[in-house]
Amino acid sequence: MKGEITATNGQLLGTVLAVQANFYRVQLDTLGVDNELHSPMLLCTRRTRLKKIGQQVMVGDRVVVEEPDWLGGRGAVADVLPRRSQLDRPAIANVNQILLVFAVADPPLEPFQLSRFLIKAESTGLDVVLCLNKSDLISPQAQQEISDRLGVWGYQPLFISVQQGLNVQPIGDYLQQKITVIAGPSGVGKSSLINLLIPDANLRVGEVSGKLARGRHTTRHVELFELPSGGLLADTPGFNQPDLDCDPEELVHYFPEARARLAEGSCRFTDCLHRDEPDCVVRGDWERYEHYLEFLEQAIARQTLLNQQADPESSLKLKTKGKGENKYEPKLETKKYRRVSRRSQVQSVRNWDEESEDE
Ligand SMILES: Nc1nc2c(ncn2[C@@H]2O[C@H](COP(=O)(O)OP(=O)(O)OP(=O)(O)O)[C@@H](O)[C@H]2O)c(=O)[nH]1
Ligand SMILES: [Zn+2]
Repeated sequence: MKGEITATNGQLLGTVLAVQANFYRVQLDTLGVDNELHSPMLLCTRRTRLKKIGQQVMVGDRVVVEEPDWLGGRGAVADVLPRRSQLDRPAIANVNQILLVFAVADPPLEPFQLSRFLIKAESTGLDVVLCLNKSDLISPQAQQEISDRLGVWGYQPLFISVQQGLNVQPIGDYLQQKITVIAGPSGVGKSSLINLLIPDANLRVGEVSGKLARGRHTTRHVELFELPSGGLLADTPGFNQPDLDCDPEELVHYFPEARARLAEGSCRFTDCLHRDEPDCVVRGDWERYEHYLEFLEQAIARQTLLNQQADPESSLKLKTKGKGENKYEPKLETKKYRRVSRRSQVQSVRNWDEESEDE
């Protein structure tokens, strides 16, 4: 990226922006201030040595390029620098943050759906920037109410209107010199925002053709777009309903408001799932506690399923695992949670469908 030194020990360094068949589109680091506007792009192969040692090259990877053919625009990836982070879906290395885009209206802002995306984003361990588009559709007062509510959740949303160009500049600032993945449900204005930030990206907005091209039946194509102000941005096509694949014990840490409670005190049991255990500091009347319980049921159902698949003979595996855990298995059957369980089942089936189609 800009400002970095191109040659370390005489090596050419660059960032992989896209992978096409067996080729890697590598943007070389800029040579200096004067050359900043035209960082060279080379289509590279992967050195046999890397293939032999099984070294994959991912979008977002920082790589050493050898044998540049400047006229032909070709080169070879000779080495991959250690990754700072690695996302699986989308498969991108060295992502710094997730830009979560929702709309305040049209489609309406649904708290549960927002929670789901937030938790998915938090589970990556990356920074999360929440941006609420279409602010032109609601009053300043309604905006304030949303802001207050999400403030209690632990987030300071940035209200924008892509259509009216409101507050888009601060987003550009957030993205500078970083690799950002943009995510959010369908129709909130992600393509519109990307088009505004990167006029060259040319994503089709709200068109059937655009939807088809980015739809779930096409192969996932991951690509990093270069922002004029520096920084790289990736879209996440077909990321409408992220599946939560975290362990039940991890889940609580993806709620900032629960993290705050755990920072101030601790539960009696170290393996507390914060449901109905005695002396629990997490359980209480905070808005998203209901969401927590529902996601917890899903996470437990998923774990049970995984355990059964791993060991079909023993469906009691979870029960016999540990002292604290043998409590939550029968709880799945209680009336209180049954309604939630059934809904979770539907959702996990739906996610399953999406997953198999995506692959
Ligand atoms: N009122 C209003 N409408 C907007 C704004 N930004 C985008 N839209 C409209 O919202 C619709 C959806 O925008 P897209 O950019 O296609 O949304 P998307 O998030 O990319 O949707 P998918 O391609 O389905 O993921 C389009 O009709 C846009 O014109 C905004 O700030 N205000
Ligand atoms: Zn607890």
